[in-house]
Amino acid sequence: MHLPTDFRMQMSQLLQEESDSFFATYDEEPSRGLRMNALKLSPQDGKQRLPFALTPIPWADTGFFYDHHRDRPGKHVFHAAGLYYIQDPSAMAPAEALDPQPGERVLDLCAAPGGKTTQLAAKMQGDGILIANEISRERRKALIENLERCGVKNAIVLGEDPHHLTTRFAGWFDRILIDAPCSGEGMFRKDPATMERWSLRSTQAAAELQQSILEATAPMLKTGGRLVYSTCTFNPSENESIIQQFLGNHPEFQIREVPGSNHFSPARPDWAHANPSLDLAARLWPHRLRGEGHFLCVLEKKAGEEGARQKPGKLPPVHKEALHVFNQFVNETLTSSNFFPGPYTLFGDHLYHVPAELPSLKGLVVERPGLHLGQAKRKHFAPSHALALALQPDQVQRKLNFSPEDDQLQRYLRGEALPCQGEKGWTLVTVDYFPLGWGKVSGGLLKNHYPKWLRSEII
Ligand SMILES: C[S@@+](CC[C@H](N)C(=O)[O-])C[C@H]1O[C@@H](n2cnc3c(N)ncnc32)[C@H](O)[C@@H]1O
Repeated sequence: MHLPTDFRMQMSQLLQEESDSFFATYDEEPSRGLRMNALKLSPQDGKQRLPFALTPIPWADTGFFYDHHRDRPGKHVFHAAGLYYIQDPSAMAPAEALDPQPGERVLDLCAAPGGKTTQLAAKMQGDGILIANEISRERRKALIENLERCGVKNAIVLGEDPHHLTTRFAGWFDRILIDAPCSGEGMFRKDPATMERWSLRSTQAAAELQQSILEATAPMLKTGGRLVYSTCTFNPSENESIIQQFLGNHPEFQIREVPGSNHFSPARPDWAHANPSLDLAARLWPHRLRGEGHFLCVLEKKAGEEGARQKPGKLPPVHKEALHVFNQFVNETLTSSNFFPGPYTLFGDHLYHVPAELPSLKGLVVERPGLHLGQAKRKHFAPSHALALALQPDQVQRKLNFSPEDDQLQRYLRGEALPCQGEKGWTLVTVDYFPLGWGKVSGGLLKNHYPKWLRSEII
């Protein structure tokens, strides 16, 4: 692999005698990882069910290495059912270190395409509020698709500059992840396009942006809360220097040991003329573990301004007709009316289930105010794909189940209608009893409601 000359010089100077083994990794293939989605199944269950050769990733309790010469998990129907997320093994470390708990308020500030958001959501088990923010409109599409596929129910997707969130969410979050935009040096091997964009100037620009993002974020963490800062670059100016400068400006923050740090290498404060205690942060090196290059640092807020508590925001009222068609759908399709008790909100004619106690989102770019339930049309309700994937099979009155090898299933995934003698109405199509999408039975036929934009995904 032809590395940029300045990058090669920089890494040789930093790593010295270790640089040969570091550069040798560019002639090797990256390790591949997938993370079992604990919203759908346990790692043990997944290891038994998935037809792939899997070995555990030591630093991620739901992560596994797979052999991409043997298996193509991204093409399997279980991927479409959200049973796992394909993710670089090193990229699993920051969410492990943040370790959010059910019931907490969590912010993923730079979220797309959602690898870490879906990991945080799995740890929260659908309980609490997860705000996934992504400034790029284009990248938010992938984020939403991944949240839906993984069956995440408690996420709100915003599209804001972090500075617009600071006052609104002052002292509000228990945990915050800043997986910062960076020069991407740790990804050259896996994604050579990153290399084309790299220059010494791009690392400086990234460092300025990271500093400003971190400053905007600090007030949003509550006292006693945890913040994880991570990048996928080796450059000390985007890693140790950022933390050093931040801690200089914020004595209320303290650096903490990275949980599971025995799997990683200590950070290098000496490369940034920084306080030696910064070696509590961690570096993940491709020549020392099976994964790409990453940096992560755990910070805790000891004291400081709590910020004014925001009252739960008032949502625009949902008109009676919309609630009527939704309730009708619930009565006809689900096994209880208690699964989605509200509150609700409408965007146009799209109905969302919103986490209670959400501060007002007025004036913010809101891409998803909660779980998309579906479209409230004049006379009926059309359930969303997000709802199908967020349900458990025992929560619906009618389902049509297939084994992964069934030809009928391939036809469903291609968008074809299927013969079906089942009862009339909305029917959840499942693979091995994991939801895949909707169909609607009428006159001996299942009309296909698998989303058009997903139909080409599976061979
Ligand atoms: C490293 S990526 C995030 C990857 C993501 N956390 C994951 O695990 O899938 C960094 C993200 O920061 C976003 N970003 C770029 N500029 C930003 C800014 N000024 N403020 C916040 N985020 C920004 C990028 O669009 C990008 O999606």
